[in-house]
Amino acid sequence: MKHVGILGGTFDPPHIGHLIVAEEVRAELELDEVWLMPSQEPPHKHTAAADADDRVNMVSSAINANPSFSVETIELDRSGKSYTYDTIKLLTDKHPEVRFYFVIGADMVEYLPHWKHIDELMDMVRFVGVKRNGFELETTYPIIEVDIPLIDISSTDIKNRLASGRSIKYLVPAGVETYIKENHLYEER
Ligand SMILES: Nc1ncnc2c1ncn2[C@@H]1O[C@H](COP(=O)(O)OP(=O)(O)OP(=O)(O)O)[C@@H](O)[C@H]1O
Ligand SMILES: O=C(O)c1ccc[n+]([C@@H]2O[C@H](COP(=O)([O-])O)[C@@H](O)[C@H]2O)c1
Repeated sequence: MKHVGILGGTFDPPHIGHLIVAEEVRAELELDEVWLMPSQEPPHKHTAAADADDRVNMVSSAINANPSFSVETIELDRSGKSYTYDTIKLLTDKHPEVRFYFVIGADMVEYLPHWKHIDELMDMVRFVGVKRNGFELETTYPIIEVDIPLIDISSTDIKNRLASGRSIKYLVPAGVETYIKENHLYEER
């Protein structure tokens, strides 16, 4: 059986926090692969500023040096909010040989009680939680906790920096920074 982590997200834009989370979980749980999975529409927050193609291109650029990482675009095949319950059903049907681990930051751990069909989803996939500044990792749900360095970086912060002309160097991979500049993304807030 193959063990695969999924880091679902808006990736608007991807940043080094995403990469460190993915790599720490891969190493700690000895996963074969981690798939970064951009959502069509995030279930609980406003629509992404960048369109799906740009977010996929940025994620592809961010992971290009890591053979254990890939981009999973299954959520872009359907419109509307990207509920994880619907996605995991599709992925487990498509890949019966894979055991999936759904990786989330502590902000999403706090939000777990509001996820669609969360009790059924808990039986379908193992959840892995990592700490995040300002949020509690504590939950009554049976998640696997992986200890990572606290990384105080968010896509919101990156967008705020860009809109006010501040540097994002080293907060995102160099290729993502170049992509954002060349495509004039996030110039207004
Ligand atoms: N710095 C971080 N530390 C831990 N987890 C993170 C970090 N950044 C993102 N994540 C987790 O990665 C997943 C995808 O995050 P997402 O693409 O929405 O980026 P974000 O930085 O959380 O965006 P936003 O600023 O809109 O909250 C979520 O589960 C989130 O909790
Ligand atoms: O299915 C849900 O109800 C649900 C609610 C909140 C978040 N999620 C998923 O959690 C992942 C991280 O969400 P976000 O908003 O931080 O990008 C992403 O894959 C979302 O689809 C899923």
